[in-house]
Amino acid sequence: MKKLLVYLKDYKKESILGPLFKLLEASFELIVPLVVASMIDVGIAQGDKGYVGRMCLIMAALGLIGLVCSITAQYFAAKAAVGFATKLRHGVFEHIQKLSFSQLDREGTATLITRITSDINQVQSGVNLVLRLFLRSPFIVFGAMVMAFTVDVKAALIFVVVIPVLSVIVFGIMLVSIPLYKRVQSGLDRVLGTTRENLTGVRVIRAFGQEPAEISKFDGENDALKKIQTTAGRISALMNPLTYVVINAGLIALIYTGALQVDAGVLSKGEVVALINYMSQILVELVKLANLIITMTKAVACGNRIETVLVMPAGLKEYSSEEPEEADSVNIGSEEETGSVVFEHVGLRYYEGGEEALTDITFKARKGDTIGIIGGTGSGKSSLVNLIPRFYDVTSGRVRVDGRDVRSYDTVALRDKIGVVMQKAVLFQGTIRDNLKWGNEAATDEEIYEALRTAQAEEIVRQKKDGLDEMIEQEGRNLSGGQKQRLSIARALVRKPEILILDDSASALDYATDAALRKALKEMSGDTTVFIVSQRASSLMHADTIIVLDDGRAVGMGTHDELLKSCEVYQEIYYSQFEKKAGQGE
Ligand SMILES: Nc1ncnc2c1ncn2[C@@H]1O[C@H](COP(=O)(O)OP(=O)(O)OP(=O)(O)O)[C@@H](O)[C@H]1O
Repeated sequence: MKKLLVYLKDYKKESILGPLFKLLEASFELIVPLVVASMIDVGIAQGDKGYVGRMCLIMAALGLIGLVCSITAQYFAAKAAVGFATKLRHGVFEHIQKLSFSQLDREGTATLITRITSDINQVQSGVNLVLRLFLRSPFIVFGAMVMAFTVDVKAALIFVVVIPVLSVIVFGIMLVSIPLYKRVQSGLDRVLGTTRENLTGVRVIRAFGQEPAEISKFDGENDALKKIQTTAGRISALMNPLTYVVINAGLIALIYTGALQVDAGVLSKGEVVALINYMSQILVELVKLANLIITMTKAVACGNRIETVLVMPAGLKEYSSEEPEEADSVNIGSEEETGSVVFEHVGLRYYEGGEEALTDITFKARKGDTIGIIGGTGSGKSSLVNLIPRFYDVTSGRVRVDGRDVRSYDTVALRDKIGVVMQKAVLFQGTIRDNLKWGNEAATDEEIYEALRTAQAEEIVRQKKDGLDEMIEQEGRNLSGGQKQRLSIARALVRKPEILILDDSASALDYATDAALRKALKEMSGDTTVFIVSQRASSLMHADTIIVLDDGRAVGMGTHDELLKSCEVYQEIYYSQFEKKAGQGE
């Protein structure tokens, strides 16, 4: 929790004033039973209406001051809790931005969303309640007992018996229910996770008619949550009857002893009423204290889960500008050549001890080369290109860009050189211009249109009423798959990158548009080193070098003609598609 508490340090004043005002409120509350006692013993006993009236006014004044203190305390506690949660949310979000792709894969999107939303909300409630109650409740329990002793020692001895018995019941129930509440929290997480997955994939679920299966899966998790919540609720519900039995037994003993004391002339009737009031105050505060501890336990559990994200070392391992490890160098002529990419015996494993996704990949791409990467699904095509902008770190060998190991670059500087178009085109809410300027903040409309023309996307923008100012909805919902792909290609081109990576990014385009795109890229690419990942041989047959991947290994490397002669896997891919096309009459 230490890592979290630093976010409270800007709210020191509120964190001190909140509990102090609650303490003040509690002090006034402790005086009220004495005023009631005096009203009974003096005002009512002597039939002095004026005195009763004055006491009523004093009680009203005490109530009013208590209310003002309470509202002030709530204000400070809420300000501290909300401010703390806002800063924490910002801190966690900022930290998540720095995590590497491996860390993001390991944690999972749904988990991270839960950390930043419901977990932080839970911690916020915990902070709010702690600031309001952690001084007040023990103060009232202790203060009421002391006040009872000042009224009458003999009667107050009943408090000495009742309070421990009450405490055992309240805290015993709390001890049993805390693990149950933790299970409620995990159940809630599971329901949230399923809901999120379901909503994200709602189209696929409906397309495959999986609604009944999804509903029954959800019902299963929802029922499990209900069961555990009911058990926790039943145990918590024992709190009231048990505590009231004890408190009523205490009250009977108090009234009995009080009556004897009144008879003996040691106590007044008003003092007995004061003792009864103190007993009730103690009960109420003990129950509040138990709730506070339950909320705190939940908040600490959630806080620890948030902390696991915050303690993850930010981003990729830092290397100095010296290169991390030696690998056999591949001679590409001038090592400093801009836009050159070299893979030297590269191996990649996503998880320690897991299967290798890439094994011993060695090749060189000179500035301006077009490299095609082809292979079956899961053969490692995306894995290979993801190593160039250092989305993942190699597990063996090394990747060089412009003659330097990618691990020795500042990642921002490295990624500035590269334009990436991912397999799944992702656009963000905002205008088309906003989205395209991600590639280059300073790009002029002319440069944007030039990129759009090359990406075969100009017509998409021209058709829109507002042109570049047309709004794209969240996740690009108002665009087709092919339109999103072309706009994301344009976004990468606006950057005028030294290296352009197109990871299966023409898959949603028709053949004619794909061909036009390749032609435009060829005309543009003079200095740009282009990597085209595709399952279509036609998309990359004109590349300078084609790398054929099979199960993470490069089983062929060369031009289309060379591979057609020598590489069995390439022949298989090419002829299967060629025959298919011929069969379709294309
Ligand atoms: N983030 C990841 N975490 C763990 N394993 C992964 C990850 N990404 C890919 N893999 C695994 O690595 C292997 C290669 O995957 P990769 O996505 O590179 O293949 P691909 O050739 O691009 O496939 P496709 O054409 O289907 O996109 C697969 O076995 C895949 O399961």
